[in-house]
Amino acid sequence: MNQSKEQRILNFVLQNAVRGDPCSVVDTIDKYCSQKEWAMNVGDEKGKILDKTVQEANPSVALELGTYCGYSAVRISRLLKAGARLLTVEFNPEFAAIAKQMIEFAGVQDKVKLLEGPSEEIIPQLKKKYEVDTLDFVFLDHWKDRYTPDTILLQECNLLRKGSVLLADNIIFPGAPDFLNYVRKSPHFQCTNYPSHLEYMQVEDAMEKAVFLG
Ligand SMILES: Cc1ccc(Cc2cc(O)c(O)c(C(=O)NC/C=C/[C@H]3O[C@@H](n4cnc5c(N)ncnc54)[C@H](O)[C@@H]3O)c2)cc1
Ligand SMILES: [Mg+2]
Repeated sequence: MNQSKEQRILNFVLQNAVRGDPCSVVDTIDKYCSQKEWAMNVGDEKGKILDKTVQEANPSVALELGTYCGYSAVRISRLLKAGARLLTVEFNPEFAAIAKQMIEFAGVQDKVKLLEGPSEEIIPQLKKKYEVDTLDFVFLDHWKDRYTPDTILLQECNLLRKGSVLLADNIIFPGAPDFLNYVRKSPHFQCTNYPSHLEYMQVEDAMEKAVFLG
């Protein structure tokens, strides 16, 4: 049975990146996906916006929705302070298996917990089952029509506190118009837009930061 693209990306990392070095894993995925096969990792240009936002938030507890191959899980966790953790949610078992190996190869497995299942089921379990009080940072990069319902769900589950930072990928392409509407119209969020480009392409894209005001 021939390999999936995601398996080819992982193999390229296992053969070309430096074990235990998250930066080399991130750079190696970017190399493969810009030169060989495009894939929906946040990429290096938007990745730098992600880095700055994570560093600014300096989260103790971070959540990622849509792990895919683990590129942004490795990218985020390499910036976390000692004792801080990233919970990343992925419902496709094949992608979850790839991401798990990617995270372990990068040596960030002690900071990252991969939760297999749909975000709509996992989010309501975060407090009781995963001992989360509130989330300091949330990266939204899963199906774009889930951004709004999951943002509402996070609020309903009291997982956001004054100052919690949400960062959403793909505001322009593929686009998340209802999410943009929701957070920009809501009195509970302070929004900032970061123009950028689609990963590995010259197509316009953007990220939106939405800080919860309580
Ligand atoms: C054809 C085509 C390709 C790429 C683009 C451009 C483009 C560029 C981008 O940066 C993109 O992020 C995307 C994009 O569609 N991302 C969706 C990413 C989903 C991942 O998250 C997983 N997942 C999806 N919903 C859930 C959920 N509820 N609970 C748990 N995991 C979920 C999936 O299992 C995948 O692992 C697309 C446009 C068109
Ligand atoms: Mg994306």
